[in-house]
Amino acid sequence: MADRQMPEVDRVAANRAAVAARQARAEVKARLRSGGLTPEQVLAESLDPETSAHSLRVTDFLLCLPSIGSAKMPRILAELTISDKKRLGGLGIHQRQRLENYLALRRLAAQQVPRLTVLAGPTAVGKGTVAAYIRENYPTISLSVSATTRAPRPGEINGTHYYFVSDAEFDRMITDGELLEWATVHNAYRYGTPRTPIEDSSRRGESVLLEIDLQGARQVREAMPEARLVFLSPPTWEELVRRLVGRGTESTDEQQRRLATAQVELAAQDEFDEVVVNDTVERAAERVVELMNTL
Ligand SMILES: Nc1nc2c(ncn2[C@@H]2O[C@H](COP(=O)(O)OP(=O)(O)O)[C@@H](O)[C@H]2O)c(=O)[nH]1
Ligand SMILES: Nc1ncnc2c1ncn2[C@@H]1O[C@H](COP(=O)(O)OP(=O)(O)O)[C@@H](O)[C@H]1O
Repeated sequence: MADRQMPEVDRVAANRAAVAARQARAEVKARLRSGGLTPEQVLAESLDPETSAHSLRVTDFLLCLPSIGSAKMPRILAELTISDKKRLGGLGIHQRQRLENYLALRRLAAQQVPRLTVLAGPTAVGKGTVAAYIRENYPTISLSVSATTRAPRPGEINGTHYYFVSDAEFDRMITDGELLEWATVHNAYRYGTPRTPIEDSSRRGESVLLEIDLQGARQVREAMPEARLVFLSPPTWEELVRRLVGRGTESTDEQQRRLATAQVELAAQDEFDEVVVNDTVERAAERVVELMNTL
C-alpha cells in the first residue's frame, strides 16, 4: 500500500518498525566489528527471516570484516558474483555457499603468520618518511631493505636504507631469482626487494613492511596474493605538489615528469586493499601499523 494511502497510525507504526530494524542491524554490525559475533554466526542467523542479520546488506557485512575496505569490497563481490544490492537473507544457495567458502579461506589465512604489507603511493606523498618513522618508532615492525642501483644520498647507510649495488650485481640478483619484485623507477634507477629476508621474517612470524613503487606493489600482489597492499594518499593534490617541490631533490623538469606519473599512480589506488591519507606522518604511521596488526 503506497505510503500516502496508509492510515496515519499504520504509517507511524511502520516508521517505528523501520527505525527499530535499522538499530538492530547497526547492533549486529557493531558486534561483528568487535568480534562479539563471528561472520559465520551472522551468516547462519540470516537464514531466519525474523533476525536483523536476514536484512543486513552483504556490502555492510563485508565492510565489518578486518582488512576489507571500500577499495577491496567490490572486488570480493565480483569474485563471489553477488550483487551489491543483496541482503544476506536474499542470497541464493550457491551464493551463500561461495560466501561461506570465502569466510573459511579467510579464517585459514588469518591463522597463518602475520602477512606482508606493501606501502606504495605517488612520488613525494611521504612513503619514505612514513617508513622511516615506523622504523624508528615501531621496533616490532621489520622493514624490508631494498637493493638499488642509484647512488646513496648524504646520510644514507648501505644495508640500512638500501643495499647500494652495481648494475651488474643487480642483473645477477635478477638472474639468480633473488628478488621478490623489482622495477625501474622514474625511468632512472632499478630497485628490488631481496626475497630471502622476507621469507626469513615471515618464518619468524614478523610483520614485514615493503615501501616500494606501484609497479612493485603489483608484482607482490601476483607473487603473494595474501599480502596486504596499502596506498598512501596525499590530503590534496596541491599538498603533493608542495611536498615534491619542497623536497627540492629534483629539477623543475624532473618534478613535472614525476607529477605526471603521480597523476597516473593516484588513479591506481582502487587496486589496493586500504588507503591511508598521509596528513601527519605520526597519524599515517599509526594507521599503517594498526593495519599490519589486523589479521
Ligand atoms: N619496486 C620497488 N620500488 C622501490 C623499492 N625500494 C624503493 N622503491 C621505490 O623507488 C622510488 C624511489 O625511491 P628513492 O630512491 O628513495 O627516492 P625518491 O625519489 O625520494 O622516492 C620510491 O617510489 C620507492 O617507493 C623496491 O624494492 N622495489
Ligand atoms: N605528513 C607530511 N606532512 C608534510 N610533509 C611531509 C609529510 N610526509 C612527508 N613529507 C615531506 O614530503 C616530502 C616527500 O616525502 P618522501 O618521504 O620523500 O616521499 P616519497 O618517499 O613518497 O617519495 C619530504 O620533504 C617529506 O619531508
